[in-house]
Amino acid sequence: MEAIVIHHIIKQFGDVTALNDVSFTVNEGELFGLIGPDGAGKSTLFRILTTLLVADKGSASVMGLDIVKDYKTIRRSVGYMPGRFSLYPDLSTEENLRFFATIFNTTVEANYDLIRDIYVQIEPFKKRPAGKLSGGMKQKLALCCALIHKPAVLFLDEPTTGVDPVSRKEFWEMLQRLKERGIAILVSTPYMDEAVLCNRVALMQKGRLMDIDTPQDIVDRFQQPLWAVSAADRYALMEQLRQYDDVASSYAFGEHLHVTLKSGEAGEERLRGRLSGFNDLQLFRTRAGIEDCFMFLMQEQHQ
Ligand SMILES: Nc1ncnc2c1ncn2[C@@H]1O[C@H](COP(=O)(O)OP(=O)(O)OP(=O)(O)O)[C@@H](O)[C@H]1O
Repeated sequence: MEAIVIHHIIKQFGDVTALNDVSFTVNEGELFGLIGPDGAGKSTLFRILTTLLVADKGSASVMGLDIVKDYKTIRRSVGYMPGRFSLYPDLSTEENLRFFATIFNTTVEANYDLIRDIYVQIEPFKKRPAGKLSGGMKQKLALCCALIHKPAVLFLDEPTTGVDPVSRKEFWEMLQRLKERGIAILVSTPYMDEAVLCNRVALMQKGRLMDIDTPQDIVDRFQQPLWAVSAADRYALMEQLRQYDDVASSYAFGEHLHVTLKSGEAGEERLRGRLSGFNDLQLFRTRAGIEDCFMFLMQEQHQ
């Protein structure tokens, strides 16, 4: 059975279309990533799927339950970690966990098995108020709280935003282990490097899904030749590229700019000629990653 089925969901806020005809499915035991920048519509979709907000059009189900008709059962059987800090800052680590267990009519002891790996990392701070934990610790505690009633589906809205790189890595390792236990996970992130850790991803921009597939298949579909270009005067380089009409896309990527050309491979020599005024120019072919696919699709949609 599919864990989540989303069918043509539309949601408007006044003039803003937060979700524009969104459809996809998440399988049981799948780690599915919703990748997109701020304002893409990720949180709105989470709120609809966790029954906190009603869509204008379309339908969806979670574990076969309808998000409108069966909202009470869904609330009992899913785990949700909202984007912002969702814990009670004045309650200790331990008290937060007991509180969440109680509202789901269970006990920490009954389901400790599921959270053990994660909780042992924050247990030394069990007496500390949640508001005084580090960012990474808060996220681990929030994940424990979202898991304490053994949900079949987990909704994690930007769980690693603002968290240090080591904690981010640990957090994703935890998600991999939860997935292996059969829990379906829908997780949103603005970080492209996290996309590759998902079984499948949906690339989202301004309420629309631009692509859905495995990260590898998305990258493999990127057929355009891609160049990495850099020079000390990055601003002047960007300006030159912006004014060159053969440039199909150009965007900052680490210390380089990544560039595709309308004329493709044949345009490389003309591009070199065009940029010959930069005496420290570096220009070489490079391989696309998922971020390139996302940027390319974004620019394509924009045009
Ligand atoms: N309650 C609301 N009232 C008005 N506009 C809203 C409301 N909620 C969301 N929006 C708008 O809908 C769009 C999508 O917002 P949403 O929060 O779902 O995006 P997001 O991808 O989660 O980004 P972020 O990480 O910034 O929350 C944005 O333009 C946002 O301003």
